[in-house]
Amino acid sequence: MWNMRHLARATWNLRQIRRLSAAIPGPCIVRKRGTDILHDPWFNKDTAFPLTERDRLGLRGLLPPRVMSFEQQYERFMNSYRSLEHNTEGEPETIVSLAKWRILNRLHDRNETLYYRVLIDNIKDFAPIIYTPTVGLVCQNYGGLFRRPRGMYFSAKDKGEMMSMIYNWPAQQVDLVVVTDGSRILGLGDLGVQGIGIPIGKLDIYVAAAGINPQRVLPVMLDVGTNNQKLLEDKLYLGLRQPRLEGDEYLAIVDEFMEAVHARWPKAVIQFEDFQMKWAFETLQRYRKKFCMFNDDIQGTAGVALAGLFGAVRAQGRPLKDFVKQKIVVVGAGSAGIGVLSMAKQSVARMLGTDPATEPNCQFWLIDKDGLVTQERKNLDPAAAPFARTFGSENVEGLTEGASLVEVVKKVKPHVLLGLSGVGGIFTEDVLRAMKDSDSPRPAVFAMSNPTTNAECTPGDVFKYVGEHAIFASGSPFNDVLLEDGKMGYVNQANNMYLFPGVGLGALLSGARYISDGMLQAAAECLASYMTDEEIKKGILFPSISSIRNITTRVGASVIQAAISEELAEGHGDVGMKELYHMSEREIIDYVARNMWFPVYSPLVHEK
Ligand SMILES: NC(=O)C1=CN([C@@H]2O[C@H](COP(=O)(O)OP(=O)(O)OC[C@H]3O[C@@H](n4cnc5c(N)ncnc54)[C@H](O)[C@@H]3O)[C@@H](O)[C@H]2O)C=CC1
Ligand SMILES: CC(=O)C(=O)O
Ligand SMILES: [Mg+2]
Repeated sequence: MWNMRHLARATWNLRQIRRLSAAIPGPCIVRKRGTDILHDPWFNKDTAFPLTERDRLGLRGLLPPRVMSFEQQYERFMNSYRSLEHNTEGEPETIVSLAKWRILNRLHDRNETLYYRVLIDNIKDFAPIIYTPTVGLVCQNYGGLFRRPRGMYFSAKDKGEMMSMIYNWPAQQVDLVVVTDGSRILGLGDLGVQGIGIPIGKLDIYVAAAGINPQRVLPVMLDVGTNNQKLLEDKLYLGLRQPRLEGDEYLAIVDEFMEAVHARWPKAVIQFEDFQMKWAFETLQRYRKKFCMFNDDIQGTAGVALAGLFGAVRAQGRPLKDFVKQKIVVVGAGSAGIGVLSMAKQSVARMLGTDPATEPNCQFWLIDKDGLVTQERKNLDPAAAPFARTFGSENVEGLTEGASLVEVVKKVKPHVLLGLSGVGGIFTEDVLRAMKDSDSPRPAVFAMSNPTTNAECTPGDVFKYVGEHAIFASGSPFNDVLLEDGKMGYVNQANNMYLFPGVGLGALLSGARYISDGMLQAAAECLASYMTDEEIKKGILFPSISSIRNITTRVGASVIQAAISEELAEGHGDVGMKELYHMSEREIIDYVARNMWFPVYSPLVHEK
């Protein structure tokens, strides 16, 4: 199970990854000259073009004469960023975050090499700006913030045209696509075309964490309309002002898009993101064996949560096999909540050597907006059905259909309370005080909903009402909490950003025919095994975001290993199937690290 564990973290650090992934930058072919290069963020080096290159590419005289180094440009940008922080001190949080997003976005639009370098080096500070929580705010204000397009938009009006439209994308090769239909953006609901910020943010994380070449990523918006009345009435809304397509009409659009991507880039990995529940499950079912795709909200979230749940067992000083005895209350019966329960159930079955389909549902309680979900529920959603309590109108704890959250927590005394409801603050003082009587010596509260305002509770409340021995994780970042005894209450970030980059990278580099449950399970176990017992004892269940490249290398390698052992790997680029199947664990890690892009300026060679 812990097959990657012996590769100690200390021996495989970011510096080594950089050394392998960026030894000597190879030349880069460019078919443009002069100002066209300066206006292309993929090639632009701004003031860092050496004089010889300025001559070769027709740039002489188009830039100030002084040639700056990459390091000087980096310092200049960081100085501007720090001044912005200084100058906006005391301003409302949303104003400051949007100003930070703007300055980063301008760099993204101008010079991708520099952008990704500052992002990689400062990922802990910048992830909350380009990803959750600020990306949510950006999507909500997208109409006003829009300056330049990024990614591709396929709308209901493009039916029948997508096979040719896909060739409008300028890159020859695409490795990773993140697609949304904007119907459930974080916990913010239907934001229509404005949801494009999510695929862009997720792909930024792919570049920073997994070293996917930014020239080979494609953010996609499938605009099938919106049911958000405010947007429909907004004359300046940038998407289709029509209600969402439903049923076969909807699926016809997604089918056509998937076929178009597959026709042009058959080996691209496609990540589905922030689709409303019914389409999240339906499309996963429909495409998962046909294309190399996965749904991040169902499967990526499940892997991260599972790693956290394993950590919560270890934090109690128990062996991992005791996971089968943990009582877990999941609040939110949507794509994320059901995804977590499905994977947790598979793990239990694996540990017990039983069939997940017949494994009884003894340790899980599922709550949605109508309370505890039981078999008594009218119109029980088929996705939730396997987790509905089965004991008729009464059960051992005396809980009935629709029981409230606080009642469930009081009677079940769960080891873990996990929120994926999208509803800010529903873990109230009463609920958290009830968690104090949990049967666990280290009660765990995971408030995983995004963005920050939608988190089910704050870490401060958890340490105050559950106790300082509690373990806390949230989907969006919070600061650690100063406890009464002067110690720090540790805040974990349980976000699928720890998993999806490694899943996508591993699937890509193995050339997997499809992404299996085994590959996802391997990713989750690898993440869980990353933490030492000492860290876990302190309540630290996930590594620091600063080591995300290192984590992703290992998660990616574990995904490749699983693809090989399930005979799903078909090879990638020059590395054929045979070569892949003969690699040792160590060689697989080297292979992953070697294939990670790292931002350095490459010599540009002009070709007509
Ligand atoms: N931390 C992470 O990595 C991730 C976090 N999420 C977050 O999880 C949340 C939910 O996502 P999805 O499952 O895709 O949404 P969804 O819309 O499919 O499901 C939401 C569920 O919450 C339930 N709910 C609503 N109000 C409730 C209430 N008052 N009490 C109990 N349950 C209630 C609904 O009945 C529904 O079952 C979002 O905020 C999203 O940002 C999602 C994926 C990953
Ligand atoms: C993190 C994520 O994927 C979500 O909140 O939807
Ligand atoms: Mg998501």
